[in-house]
Formats: sequence, structure tokens, C-alpha cells
Amino acid sequence: MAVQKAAAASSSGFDAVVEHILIHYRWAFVILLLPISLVYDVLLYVRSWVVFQLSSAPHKHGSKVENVAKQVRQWRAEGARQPMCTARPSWQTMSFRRAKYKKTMFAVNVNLVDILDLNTERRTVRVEPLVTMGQLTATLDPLGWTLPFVPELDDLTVGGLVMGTGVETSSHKYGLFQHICVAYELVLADGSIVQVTKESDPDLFYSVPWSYGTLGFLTAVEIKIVPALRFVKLQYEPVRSLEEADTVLRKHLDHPEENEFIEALMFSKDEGVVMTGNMVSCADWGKLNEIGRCHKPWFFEHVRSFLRSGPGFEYIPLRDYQHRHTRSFFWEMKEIIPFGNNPLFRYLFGWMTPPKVSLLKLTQTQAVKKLYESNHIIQDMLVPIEKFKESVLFFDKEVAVYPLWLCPFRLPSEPGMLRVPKDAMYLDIGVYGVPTRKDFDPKETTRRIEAFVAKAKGFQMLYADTYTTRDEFRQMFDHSLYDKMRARLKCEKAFPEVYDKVCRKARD
Ligand SMILES: Cc1cc2nc3c(=O)[nH]c(=O)nc-3n(C[C@H](O)[C@H](O)[C@H](O)COP(=O)(O)OP(=O)(O)OC[C@H]3O[C@@H](n4cnc5c(N)ncnc54)[C@H](O)[C@@H]3O)c2cc1C
Ligand SMILES: NC(=O)C1=CN([C@@H]2O[C@H](COP(=O)(O)OP(=O)(O)OC[C@H]3O[C@@H](n4cnc5c(N)ncnc54)[C@H](OP(=O)(O)O)[C@@H]3O)[C@@H](O)[C@H]2O)C=CC1
Ligand SMILES: CC(C)=CCC[C@@H](C)[C@H]1CC[C@H]2C3=C(CC[C@]12C)[C@@]1(C)CC[C@H](O)C[C@@H]1CC3
Repeated sequence: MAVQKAAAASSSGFDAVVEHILIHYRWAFVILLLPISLVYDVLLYVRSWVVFQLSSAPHKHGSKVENVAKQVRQWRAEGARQPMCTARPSWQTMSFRRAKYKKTMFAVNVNLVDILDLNTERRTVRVEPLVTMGQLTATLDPLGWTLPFVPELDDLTVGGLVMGTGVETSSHKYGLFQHICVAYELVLADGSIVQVTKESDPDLFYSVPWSYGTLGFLTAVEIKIVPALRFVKLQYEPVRSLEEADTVLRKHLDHPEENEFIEALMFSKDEGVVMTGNMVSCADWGKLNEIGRCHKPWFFEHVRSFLRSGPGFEYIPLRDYQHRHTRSFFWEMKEIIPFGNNPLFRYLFGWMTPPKVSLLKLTQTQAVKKLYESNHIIQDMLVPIEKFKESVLFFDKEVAVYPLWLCPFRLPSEPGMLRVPKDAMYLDIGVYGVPTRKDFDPKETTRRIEAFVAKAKGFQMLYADTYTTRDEFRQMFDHSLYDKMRARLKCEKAFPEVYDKVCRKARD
């Protein structure tokens, strides 16, 4: 008995040491991931480059979509026993959690990774769903075109952004990712392939966004494009109180057409920097800041410096601006490589950063996962702009995590999950990091935040943890059109409901 106890004690002591190393020196493992991430990116780049040069993707698209339809027909032929989902493994996706359902459902391989067609007359680009934001901007920007807005993490996919959602700093003009999409190609539960536009089938068109892959498989999306200019002239306005932040944001939102980009970072509840910008074709070279260069400070730290130096402006190359939060994963990188913003590190290793989110997820140990679970929050809450001050004070009371990401967006009154009675301006409040309030409890705190957001007539982004009950989720998101479409497309056996994919029980 004594021996067992001693063994248990020594093994738990050993576990504790391992846990300590994995948590406090994770950066050492992450640094090993950097060259692997680079090789991964280089291989993808070369593959995409060859495909783009050979222009082979458009010809092969039809047979690849037929292959998706064939798998759906096979599922039916085998008796439709389990619901279906895409075969994309959870570790490759951008949400923190892994989807448990991927292990049990019928996995359909949707291996569609290419840009299909750039139509400058129609001003659209047609892409397959696994095309990433990094891939799109790398292809479009040099050709003088770009997306009206680019959700900034390089590895976000078009499929995920349509089926979930995407928001960015020109969303105050253009809305969410779904609002810049003009057509979807889908494989439905009966194995048929359909092309859907607002005109051809409004019910299906409006119910695809936020459906999280539960109405059919997306195989292509046509997205609006706009002319790209070389630089963004970005204005930084420090604010010294919440009142001032509110006044400055509203001043800009009252004239949404004056700025292409509006974003704010709050560094405490009383201090922040509001950024506004427009694309321009020429820059004053003395004011050029190539923030995308690997030795440059992390963007949020650069923004913070305007609290000390006062208001200012500079010119940033367009693509550097579009991916400004990628290198530091907003500010999450400081938890992963604490000295990642040190100039020495940036000069020595910056060229290999960031590690790929997918590899971080793949190599994450239980200890790190537990740590993130008990002492971390990754949430985006979409609230009406009028609730700005109240929301910041609420988040401050509950978690006090800074910086806070503030991104206004236009929400048109349209059918679908985000039903609002009239066009409205909303605000995405992004809370990413370690809560500094002592009584933080992942479940209880998130429950209180969800109740606050529901009361404010807001929405929770689907990629993040939700602890809502099915009823609460159905109250937050309007399911009337969605339910109608699930019945029409005979989805009941084919796909789970959105709630069953995003609730806490479905993710580990
Ligand atoms: C040859 C090479 C050298 C590199 N050297 C450096 C370096 O010196 N310093 C450094 O920091 N990083 C370097 N990298 C890494 C690169 O910067 C990282 O991969 C970066 O993190 C990826 O950024 P990105 O995804 O935004 O853009 P990109 O690397 O520009 O491209 C991302 C994706 O875009 C797609 N893509 C690009 N061009 C096209 C096209 N014409 N058509 C279709 N798809 C396209 C590819 O799928 C690629 O995966 C290098 C990569 C390559 C391929
Ligand atoms: N700036 C922003 O707007 C940011 C947005 N995000 C969020 O990240 C998520 C996107 O991440 P990403 O890794 O790209 O996507 P995911 O692989 O996480 O996909 C999200 C959902 O979309 C479904 N889906 C994806 N592709 C298809 C398809 N071709 N056909 C049918 N269903 C599909 C997936 O279904 P299945 O489960 O069957 O695979 C999954 O349920 C979104 O939810 C987005 O809101 C995250 C960070 C920033
Ligand atoms: C701008 C919007 C709407 C959301 C941004 C969310 C991001 C900050 C998170 C999305 C995926 C998150 C992951 C991590 C950090 C925060 C995100 C990038 C990790 C890299 C944290 C470290 C873990 O080991 C892996 C995580 C993967 C997902």
C-alpha cells in the first residue's frame, strides 16, 4: 500500500513536473513547429502556384463536385445510418475546440482547394470552399483586385466563413462575409448539385450562412471583389475614456462611407485607440510602415504605442494591413511565445512565424488544453452598437481581458438566422486571453455573458464555446427559415442541427 502510495505520489509528482514544463515552456515546442509550419506553407504555395499557372482547377472542378455527390449517394445507398459532415479533420479548423461528431458521422471528403475564376466584368471571384484568406489575397491583390473585406487570419477558409461567419474592419460598409457572397454551389442531401443565388432560390440562399454545414455541402462560392489600391492610409486616434471611445466611434459610423476601415482596440476600459483608414494608390515614403515584415513589432503593440505618442497616421501596404493580426493571432501569441515580440526573436525567427494554428492544435497536450479550458476565454459577441459602453463595462466586470477587439458591422434586415427588424449597426466585441477576474469560471462566466448578449438582442459567434441550452440558442438565432429548409431538403437524417454541432457537448 505504502509502495503504491509512494508510486502514485511520485507519478503525480512526475506528471506535475511534465505539466509544468508543457505549460511554462511550451514555447520551446512551438519553436520546433516553426520550420514545420514553413515547409507546410511552402508546399501549399508551390502546389497552388502550379495549379494556378496550369489553370487546371476550373476543368477539374466538375469532376471533384461529382465526387462529393457520389459520396452522398453512397451514404444513401448504405442506408443513411449516420448524419454526414465534412471529412476535414478538426485539428485543421480555426476554432479552439475539436468537434467530437467528426469521429462518429459519415465523413464526406470535400477536397476543393482552388481559385476557379476571376471575372473582372462581373466583379466577382469564384472559389472552392477550402480556399483560404491568405491564398485569396496573395492571388488577387497583385492583380489589382481584392475582397471588400478580408477576415484577417490567413488560414480561415471560404467554406468556414460562409457556413459560420466572417467579420472585418470594412464590415461597417459591407456587412458580414455572407453579404459579399452572390452565389453558392451546393451538394444537397439527395446527392443533387445546385447553383443558388438570391434570385434563383431566396429561401436557400438566405439560409446557407450560419447553417454550419447542416443543409448541404458547399462546393463553390462566388464572392464580390473590389479594386485594390496599393496602400491603406491608417489614422490612429487614442481615446482616454469609454465615453470618448463611444463618441469617436459614433462620429465615424455616422458617415460610414468616409472610411473603408474602422476598428478599435481597448487596452483598458478607459483607454483605447480608434483606427480609420482608406485604400490609396500612393504613399508618402517617409510615412510608410510595412507592418507585415517579420521583424516589425506585433500590430497590437504598435497600436498601443499611439497611447504614448498621440494621434498619428501612416501608410501600410494593403496585404500587410489585411493580415495585420495574423502574425500575433491578435494577441494570443504572447501566451504561446511570451518573448515573441522581442526584437532579437523577431530578427532571428520572425520569418518563420506564425506557427500554423492547425499544427498548434494538433500538438496541443492535455495539460495545455486543460489550462486553456480553465483559464482562458476566446469569444466574439455581436451586440447592437448602442450597447457598446454597457458591454465593455460588463466584460470588464466579468473577465477584464485586454486588449478588446472592437469591429463595427452593418447588419441588414434579411431572412435567415440573424433576423433583425430593420437594418442596424452592430459591434463585434472580441475577447481573447486570460481573464484577470479572480472569480472567473469558464462555464458560469460564459453563461452570464451569453445571458447578457441575449438580453441585448445580440449573437454569439459559432466557432466559440457556447453553453446555451437548445431553447436559448433557438431564441438567439431565428430558426424559422432554417427549419423550413431542413424539412424541404430532407435534412433530418442527413445532417445534425447547428446546435448539435456547436454546443459544448459536441466539442472537446
Ligand atoms: C518560396 C517561399 C519562400 C518564403 N520565404 C519566406 C521568407 O523569406 N520570409 C518569410 O517570412 N516567409 C517566407 N515564406 C513563408 C510565407 O511567408 C509564409 O508561408 C506565410 O506565413 C504565408 O503567408 P500567406 O499565407 O499570407 O501568403 P503566401 O505565402 O503569399 O501565400 C499563401 C497561400 O497563397 C496561395 N497562393 C500564393 N500565390 C498564389 C497564386 N498565384 N495562385 C494561387 N494561390 C496562390 C498558396 O496556396 C499559399 O499557400 C516563404 C514561402 C515560400 C513559398
Ligand atoms: N475574422 C473572422 O471573422 C473570424 C472568424 N472565425 C470563425 O472561424 C470559422 C471558420 O474557420 P474554418 O477553419 O475556415 O472553418 P471550419 O472548418 O471550422 O468550418 C466551420 C463550419 O462550416 C462547415 N463547413 C466548412 N466548409 C464546408 C463545406 N464545404 N460544406 C459544408 N459545410 C462546410 C463545417 O462543417 P463540418 O463540421 O461538417 O466540417 C463547420 O461546421 C467560422 O466559424 C468563423 O466564424 C474565426 C476567426 C476569425
Ligand atoms: C476576429 C475573430 C472573429 C476571431 C478571432 C479569434 C482568434 C483570436 C482565435 C480563433 C482560433 C483561436 C485559436 C488559438 C488562439 C485564438 C484563436 C486564433 C490557439 C492558437 C491558442 C493556442 C492553442 O494551443 C491552439 C489555439 C487554436 C485556435
